[in-house]
Formats: sequence, C-alpha cells, structure tokens
Amino acid sequence: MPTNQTLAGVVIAGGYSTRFGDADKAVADLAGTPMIRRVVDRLATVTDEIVVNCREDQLEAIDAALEGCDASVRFATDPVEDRGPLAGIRVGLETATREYAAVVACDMPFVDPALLELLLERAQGSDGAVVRLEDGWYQTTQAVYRTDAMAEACAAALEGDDGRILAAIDRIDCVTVAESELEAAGVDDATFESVDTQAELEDAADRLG
Ligand SMILES: Nc1nc2c(ncn2[C@@H]2O[C@H](COP(=O)(O)OP(=O)(O)OP(=O)(O)O)[C@@H](O)[C@H]2O)c(=O)[nH]1
Ligand SMILES: [Mg+2]
Repeated sequence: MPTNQTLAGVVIAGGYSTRFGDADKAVADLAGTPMIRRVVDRLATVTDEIVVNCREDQLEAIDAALEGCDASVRFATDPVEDRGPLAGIRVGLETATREYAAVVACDMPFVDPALLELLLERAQGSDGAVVRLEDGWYQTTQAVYRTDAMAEACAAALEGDDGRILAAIDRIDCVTVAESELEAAGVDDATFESVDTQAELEDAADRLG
C-alpha cells in the first residue's frame, strides 16, 4: 500500500455524548473493547500516525482505553472546549504531520479502512475526498483531507463564526465520491454507522458479539 506513507489518522472525541447519557461514549465498552480503541485499531492499519482530539478532562480515560495499542498515539486537546467538531478537527489537523489525514469520529467503530484508502487515492492532487450520501448529506467525519489546507479552512470558517464542517470544506478543493461507488470498491455497509445512544451501543454489541 504505497500511499499509506503520507496518511495520518485524526480521531475526534471532544463532544459531550449527551444522547449517550451519563458517560463518555468514546471510552464506552463495546463488546469488550472501548469504542475509541476500535476506531484507532482500524485506523492504524492504513495510517502511520494517529492523533486523538479530546478535552483535557478526557485524557486520562482515553489514554487508559488505548493502553498497549500498536499505533503511536498523540493527543491534541481542545484549546476552547465545546466549540463543535470543526474546532476538534482543526486542532487535530494542526497536530498531524502527514500530507493527508483521515478524520474519523470516535463513535464510528465500524469504520472500514478500505474506504479510507479509497478516499486517499481519490484525494491525490486535491485537498480532500468526502463521500456524498444518497440523501445528499456529506459524510464529513469519515473523510480524507489535505492536512494543512483543511486546518487553515477550519480556522477561517471558525473565525467567520461558521462552525459547520461544510463551511470549511467549501473553502478547499475537495473531491466528492458518490455513495453508489462504495459497494464496487468493497466498502463495508456499516462503515458510517455511529453509536450515539445506549440502544445503538447494545445493537452494535449484539452484532459484534
Ligand atoms: N473537539 C470537539 N469534538 C466534538 C465536539 N462536539 C462533538 N464532537 C465530536 O464530533 C463527533 C460527532 O459528534 P456527535 O455525534 O454529535 O457527538 P457528541 O456531540 O459527543 O454527542 P451528542 O452530545 O449526543 O450530540 C464525535 O466524535 C464528537 O466527539 C466539540 O465541541 N469539540
Ligand atoms: Mg453533538
């Protein structure tokens, strides 16, 4: 996999998991393994650098959840908390050192590394590649971006008081990949599933267990 040399993984985990209840979904046990660890382990198969973005108060628990990981993980904490995922992506990308970075939310334990490889391939020569779902939604938290270009775009969007991830994407030259292309590329249907509630955690655990 020759293109892997330039791919970082950025996991965003600085949210408050309000739909999940009284616990941080990032470190929730999913069939015996903390959710964020599942994401990091999958990312590690196609990246050579991993940055985890979270709040200061999550560091200890996330570090423990990742103990013994093969990947070398660095942390990028939010300078200001609760500014939304775009702020987390920004600081994560500012910390990453590879030309491109796969940005993945901590609550997507089924992320398919094959998708990230496809997106990295499509992003070559551009500032990123993002999947456009059939309903028109862009899958921005499982996407590949050119690290410095997207970090600058995030900063510009945030400075303009626009916290939407799409506001940053609009500022870069990003390739769109149609959802319909993923099946032929062998990407797992479950890749975009996110675990936001206890019910979704139970459902995911049933399928893994
Ligand atoms: N750094 C940072 N990351 C965030 C923030 N809000 C959400 N995220 C991350 O963005 C991803 C998608 O967000 P959500 O699914 O809404 O997660 P959440 O906000 O923790 O959960 P809810 O409170 O239930 O919406 C998750 O990986 C979150 O950790 C934030 O304010 N800062
Ligand atoms: Mg949220």
